[in-house]
Amino acid sequence: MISSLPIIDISPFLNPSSSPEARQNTASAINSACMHYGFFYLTGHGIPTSKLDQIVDLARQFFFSPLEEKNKIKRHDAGGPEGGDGARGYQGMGENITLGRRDVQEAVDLYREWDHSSASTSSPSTSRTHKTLQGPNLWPISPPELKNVYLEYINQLQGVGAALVRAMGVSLNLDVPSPGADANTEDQEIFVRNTDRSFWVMRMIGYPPLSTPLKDGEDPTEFSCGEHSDYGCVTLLLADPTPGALQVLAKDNKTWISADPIPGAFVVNIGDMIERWTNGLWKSTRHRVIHRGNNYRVSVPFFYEPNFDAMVKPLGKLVQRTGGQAVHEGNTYGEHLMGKVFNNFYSEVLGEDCGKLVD
Ligand SMILES: O=C(O)CCC(=O)C(=O)O
Ligand SMILES: [Fe+2]
Repeated sequence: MISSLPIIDISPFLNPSSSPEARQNTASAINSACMHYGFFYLTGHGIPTSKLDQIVDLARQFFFSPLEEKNKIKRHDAGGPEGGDGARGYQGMGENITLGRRDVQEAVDLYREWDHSSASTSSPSTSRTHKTLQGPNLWPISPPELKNVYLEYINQLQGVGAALVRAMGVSLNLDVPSPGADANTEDQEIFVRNTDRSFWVMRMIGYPPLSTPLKDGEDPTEFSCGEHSDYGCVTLLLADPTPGALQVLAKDNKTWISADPIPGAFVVNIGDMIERWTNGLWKSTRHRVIHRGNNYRVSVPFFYEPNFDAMVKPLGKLVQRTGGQAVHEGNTYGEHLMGKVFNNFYSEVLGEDCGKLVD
């Protein structure tokens, strides 16, 4: 199936000598994609395809290593003697739950390292127990080059994320920035300032093919990743070439569009924080993964998120533009994220949806 998602070239927002027209074209394309799909392909990001292939390859090598090796970096509950923080590390096959069902996937989650210098939230770095999200990243030991290659990639992605949210500010027709603006100033740079210490998440996911046969005309009952929207700002998804796996819900709320990979391009989608900032003008689109091929699929989404302490509330201009009623009173991204983490802990008990800390 040919995907109908738009393709957007972000290079005018990465190249300082680009023309205002080129920037405006990109900004308009983003507005249209976010209004109609909430998803698009991103090109012109400057990260070589060979690097992208290497990222997927290294993740695959990790997932193909013995379980004993993978369990060396197993995610453990926060506050426990194993030294886990409830969020970072390896999540075994079937441990991730979305909409009360076990997803057929295994994964590794890496987050921005916790800033222990801030007095209110510090936990001594020498301590063996950690509060939620405050432990160190648990990096795969093998393949040995994975960590450094990923660290460089994460750096590059933060630049792409910043360019993308800058383009979004322009695309929403916010005010031109003026000197003296701060984190709460609602101008074109508001998303840039509130992601300049992005509490990003890098997730490597491995999907064996689903085994239950799909009956004609019936809804699927087994998922590689159940239906959800992403809870943060923008997601830059890199995936191996497997077709038909990632499906995006169209605005009619019933048609599923295949978001098949295009070599060298990211599949980008907006998350719940952008939906809130725009007061629902741009919706975070629901999506799911159903992988029925014969191969082991690998994807590596990078979630470019707001700063942990960023206040995320509907922008005044957008409230006006969408009928005058704010959809949310606002809270910090950290509060929102912690809600997701705790939801994940208790999801099996409560039977609630949660995903990988997704809703
Ligand atoms: O693997 C994919 O294609 C998408 C995964 C996803 O949607 C997620 O982890 O939030
Ligand atoms: Fe997602």
